[in-house]
Amino acid sequence: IGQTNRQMERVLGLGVGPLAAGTVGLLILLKVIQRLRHKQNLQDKVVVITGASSGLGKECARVFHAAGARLILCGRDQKRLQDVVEELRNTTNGKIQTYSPCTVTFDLSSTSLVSSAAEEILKCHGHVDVLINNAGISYRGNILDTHVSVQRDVMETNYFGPVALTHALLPSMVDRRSGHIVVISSVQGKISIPYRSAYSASKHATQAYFDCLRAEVDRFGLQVSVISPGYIRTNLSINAVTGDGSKYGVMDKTTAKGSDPVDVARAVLKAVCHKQKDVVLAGLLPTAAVYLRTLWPALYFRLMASRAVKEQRVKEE
Ligand SMILES: NC(=O)C1=CN([C@@H]2O[C@H](COP(=O)(O)OP(=O)(O)OC[C@H]3O[C@@H](n4cnc5c(N)ncnc54)[C@H](OP(=O)(O)O)[C@@H]3O)[C@@H](O)[C@H]2O)C=CC1
Ligand SMILES: CCCCCCCCCCCCCCCC(=O)OCC(=O)COP(=O)(O)O
Repeated sequence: IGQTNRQMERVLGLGVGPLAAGTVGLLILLKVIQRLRHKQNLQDKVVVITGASSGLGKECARVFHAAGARLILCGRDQKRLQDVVEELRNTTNGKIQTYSPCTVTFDLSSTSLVSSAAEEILKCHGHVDVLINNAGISYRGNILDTHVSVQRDVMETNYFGPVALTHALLPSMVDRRSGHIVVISSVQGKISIPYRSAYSASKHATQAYFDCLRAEVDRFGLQVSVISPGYIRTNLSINAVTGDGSKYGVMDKTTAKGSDPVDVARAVLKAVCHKQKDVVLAGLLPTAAVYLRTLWPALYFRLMASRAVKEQRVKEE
C-alpha cells in the first residue's frame, strides 16, 4: 500500500500525508462495511438458551428478546423459567417485534433426557438458529478431599450436557446449512487455578470440544463461538458444589465484585451478531495469566503453587 501510495503521490503531485490518511480511512471504511455485511440480525431468529432461569442466562434472555429473537428458555425449574417468560412478555422494545418465549424443562446432567428435550426444542419452531449453551455449576474444593463422583457430576453438567444437546441439535443445523452454536466457558477454560479442579477441567474440555466442532462444521456454514468470561456477579459461587457434593452456599467476594451480567450478555449478543469465534471477557490480570500460561508456563505454575498455599492458609485461619 505504501509503495502504491508513493507512486500515486508522484503521479498526482500530492504530499505523503493526505494520501496515507485517505488509504487508512478507506481501509477502516472497508472493515466497517465488511462487519456490517457479515452482521447477523437476530429479528425472528430462534434462540435456545440453557440456564435461562438466573444469572447470565436470564440476562441473555432479556438481551436476545429485546433484539427480536424467538426464545426457547431451558432450565430445571419450570416455575423459575415461567417467571422469566412473564417478565419478557411484559417487555416490548419500540420498533422491534418481540415474541413470547417457549420453555423446555430438563436436567442437563442426565444425558438420556437431553435427546428428548432436543426433540421438544425442535417442535417449538421447527428449527434452531442459535444455541447458547450457558447452564453450568461451579465447584470449590481440594483434589485430595474431593470424591471422584463430584468430579464426574460437574463434568456431566458442564461438559457432557452441552455436548449432548449440541449433538442432538446439530443434524438439523447441518441439513439447513445454517446455525450458530455458542458455549459459555470461562477464563478457567484457558487456565487452571487451585481448588477448582472439577470446574476448570470441565471448561478446558468444553473449549477443546467446541474448537474441534468449529473446524468440523465450517464446511456446512455453521458458526461456533466460545465465550470465556472472568468473574460475573451471579449466584454461581452460592450454587457451587464442594468436594463431598454438598452446596457451597457462599457469595464469594470475587463473584460479588465481578462484571455486571448485563454487560456480559451484551458481549454474547455481539459475539453472535459478529460471528466471533473465541472471546475472552476478562480484566487485565486474568488475560495476562492466559498469555503467561502459554509463554512462560514455569512462572505461571510457580504463581499458582503460591496461590494454593496462600488460599489454604486463609482457610485454616
Ligand atoms: N458467574 C461467574 O463468575 C462466571 C460464570 N461463568 C459461566 O456462566 C454460566 C452461567 O452461570 P451463572 O449465571 O454465573 O450462574 P447461575 O448459578 O446464576 O446460573 C446457572 C444456571 O445453570 C442452570 N443449571 C445448573 N445446573 C443445571 C443442570 N444440571 N441442568 C440444567 N440447568 C442447570 C441453572 O438453572 P436451574 O438451577 O434453574 O436449573 C441456572 O439457570 C456457567 O456456565 C458458568 O460456568 C463463566 C465465567 C464466570
Ligand atoms: C505478565 C504478568 C502476569 C501476571 C499473572 C498473575 C497471575 C494472576 C492469576 C489470575 C487468576 C485469575 C483467575 C480468574 C478466574 C476467573 O475469572 O474465573 C471465572 C469463573 O469461571 C469464576 O468461577 P468461580 O467458581 O471460580 O468463581
